[in-house]
Amino acid sequence: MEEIDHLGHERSKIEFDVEAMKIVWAGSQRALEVSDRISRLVASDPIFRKDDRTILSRKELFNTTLRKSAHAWKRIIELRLTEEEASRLRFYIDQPAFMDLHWGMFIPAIKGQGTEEQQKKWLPLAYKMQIIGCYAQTELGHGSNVQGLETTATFDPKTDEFILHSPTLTSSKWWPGGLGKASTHALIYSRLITDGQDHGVHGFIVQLRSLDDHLPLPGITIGDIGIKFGNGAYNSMDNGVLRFDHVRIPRDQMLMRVSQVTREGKYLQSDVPRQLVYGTMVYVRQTIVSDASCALSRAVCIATRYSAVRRQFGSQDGGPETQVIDYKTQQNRLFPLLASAYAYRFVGEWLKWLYTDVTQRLQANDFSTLPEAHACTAGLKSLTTSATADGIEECRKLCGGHGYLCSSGLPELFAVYIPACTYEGDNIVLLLQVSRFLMKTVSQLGSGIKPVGTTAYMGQVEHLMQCHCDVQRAEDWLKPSVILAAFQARAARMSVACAQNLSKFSSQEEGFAELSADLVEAAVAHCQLIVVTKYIEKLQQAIPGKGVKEQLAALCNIYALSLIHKHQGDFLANGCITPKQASLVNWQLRSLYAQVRPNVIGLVDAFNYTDHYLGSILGRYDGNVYPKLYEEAWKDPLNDSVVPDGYHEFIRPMLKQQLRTARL
Ligand SMILES: CCCCCCCC/C=C\CCCCCCCCCCCCCCCC(=O)SCCNC(=O)CCNC(=O)[C@H](O)C(C)(C)COP(=O)(O)OP(=O)(O)OC[C@H]1O[C@@H](n2cnc3c(N)ncnc32)[C@H](O)[C@@H]1OP(=O)(O)O
Ligand SMILES: Cc1cc2nc3c(=O)[nH]c(=O)nc-3n(C[C@H](O)[C@H](O)[C@H](O)COP(=O)(O)OP(=O)(O)OC[C@H]3O[C@@H](n4cnc5c(N)ncnc54)[C@H](O)[C@@H]3O)c2cc1C
Repeated sequence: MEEIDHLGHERSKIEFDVEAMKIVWAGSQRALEVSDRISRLVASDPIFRKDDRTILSRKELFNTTLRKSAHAWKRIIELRLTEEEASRLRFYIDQPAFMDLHWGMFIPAIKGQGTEEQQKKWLPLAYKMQIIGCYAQTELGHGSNVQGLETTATFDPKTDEFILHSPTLTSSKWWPGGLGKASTHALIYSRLITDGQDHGVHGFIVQLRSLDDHLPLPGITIGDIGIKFGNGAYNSMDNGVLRFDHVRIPRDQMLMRVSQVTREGKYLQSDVPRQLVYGTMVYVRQTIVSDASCALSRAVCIATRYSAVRRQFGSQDGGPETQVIDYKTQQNRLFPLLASAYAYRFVGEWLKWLYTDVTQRLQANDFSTLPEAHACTAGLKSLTTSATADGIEECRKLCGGHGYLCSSGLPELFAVYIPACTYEGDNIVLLLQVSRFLMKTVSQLGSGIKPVGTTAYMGQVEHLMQCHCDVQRAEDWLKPSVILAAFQARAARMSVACAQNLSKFSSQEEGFAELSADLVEAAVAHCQLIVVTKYIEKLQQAIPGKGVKEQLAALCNIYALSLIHKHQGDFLANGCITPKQASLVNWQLRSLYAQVRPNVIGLVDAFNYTDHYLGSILGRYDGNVYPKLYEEAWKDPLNDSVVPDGYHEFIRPMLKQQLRTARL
């Protein structure tokens, strides 16, 4: 049967080169080719099916994780996939698994914090998956406050070993992914004690389970922490609990790049800053920013395609009703999310570059850019994950009632995504780290230390404190220099106001505690400025393809102007813009929405997502929504029988009883 493209009419209106935009989204022609090939490979392999995930029991679901992981690993070896291809494979399989923590945290932690000798010993085993590792930092009683961890690693000079112990219930490791059932090893973050002295938190490689029969080793109590939010979603992951009862490990299993314990039990600190113990978190936070663009773009793709298919009201003379995407309210909710997906893509690319740069510097013992890398990764992780979590929920609402069906793909996407606001650092706790960095920067102004990198704009603080926006007509808001000046002035004024208010307190700590809500807002303003700046810088590069740059520029303006509109209180209160200029933002936004409207299907097609990856009837490429929704309903296990299983036990007696009562 011929397949009908229900979105064909939309696609015929597109004014730019979608294939060229696919390359921009993927990052390069080669990246697009790899993504395309691997996504099709996954979609065509029945082991990677995921349409039944929300109706599987927890055990069945976890079993699919094991099966998919083993199959993925087999394919990686058979096809000799490169690291990039394997990582795309993981992405398109789209199921949280212990492998994520093994490759995403265990291995990077050994690379970042292990000595050369330790890397030589452990990395080959990990690369060949002869051991499975996880990252066990968080405890029942402490997650955000890493310095508050209670697990101890006490050096015993008699045997040249550390004794790992969980002294209290609250010291039980709690949450680590992969710990519950799959991992054989873990990176345990625990307090190092030598000769009765506590040296704070350090990382240790600890074997948890036998490599022969997978049973826990003596002194180790271990299990899964239980079912989590939503059907399917993150329940494919075995987040675990772990307790140690005086478990001994050799001394050389403490990661010793940052500090060492000698055979005699002497604690030595190297020149490397102690914050490097937190290095794996910086790495993962950076990857989470790119992941945010993927999750948001996926939700936006579903909501955009469905909004073009769905019609409500407005029929003239019996003609078709209005496509809901043509309602200005729908555009006002949806298009800024589309713009954000692109914005996070580009800031994610930049952050990857920043991370690579800081890593190269660290290898050469240059630690100068570490504070900025920490502030950027922490702040952008927080900004993008919060906006993405909210954005996915908005996309569900944009799809009306059908968005609430699991077959829309949105409930599971929301459930699997939202912990990103918490893991790898609670978003508020991370923004407070950014504000500390900003307050330090402000306090150093005038001391001769020139702010650099993402805080370079603070170097013109005197100008930024008093400059006035010169927008007179709505089109003036399209000038990148005008947008940047407004965002810089807002960020600088908010930070300086916080710094001035902090100085009124007798201690910095007291001021920080009291003003933390304002400090968080200043951090958000700074992070939004980074995203806007990096998007504008992206547009300064050569971008080939008919109309591609124009569409990206329109989205950049939508991203920036919708933020000015949303946070106009900040911009107005600080005098960065006038009420008249704020209203011109709205005029310009409406005109930008009209400009991108014919192109939105092309802009989401450019993500190049397969229907398998999207996992959504509402977001199908062909827009054939209604017949497929109807078909899908009959697949529900409740529809296996016409009369439900409990009929004779519960419904029939009730009905009969009512009959008897009626007769009485
Ligand atoms: C089924 C399919 C399978 C398919 C398989 C296919 C095969 C696979 C092949 C390939 C696949 C590849 C897959 C890869 C996938 C990767 C995905 C990864 C997914 C990960 C999922 C995430 C899981 C979540 C994991 C976690 O959550 S781990 C735990 C995280 N915990 C936290 O984040 C805790 C947050 N708290 C903190 O970080 C700190 O406590 C604090 C808040 C920063 C405070 O710390 P502290 O008290 O010590 O500091 P302060 O006193 O505030 O500051 C002291 C100074 O230190 C500076 N500082 C702080 N932190 C840092 C840092 N990180 N770096 C640098 N500097 C830092 C701070 O600024 C202060 O500086 P100063 O100058 O002011 O002194
Ligand atoms: C799905 C998932 C997977 C995870 N995987 C891992 C893993 O693999 N390995 C691992 O080690 N951990 C893992 N974690 C744990 C995760 O890193 C922690 O949950 C996270 O760091 C937050 O810490 P918390 O739970 O202690 O939150 P809390 O710190 O208890 O936060 C509770 C509330 O207090 C607020 N709060 C806390 N401190 C402050 C402050 N100073 N100022 C203002 N407000 C504050 C927070 O904003 C939040 O609203 C995972 C968690 C989840 C949900």
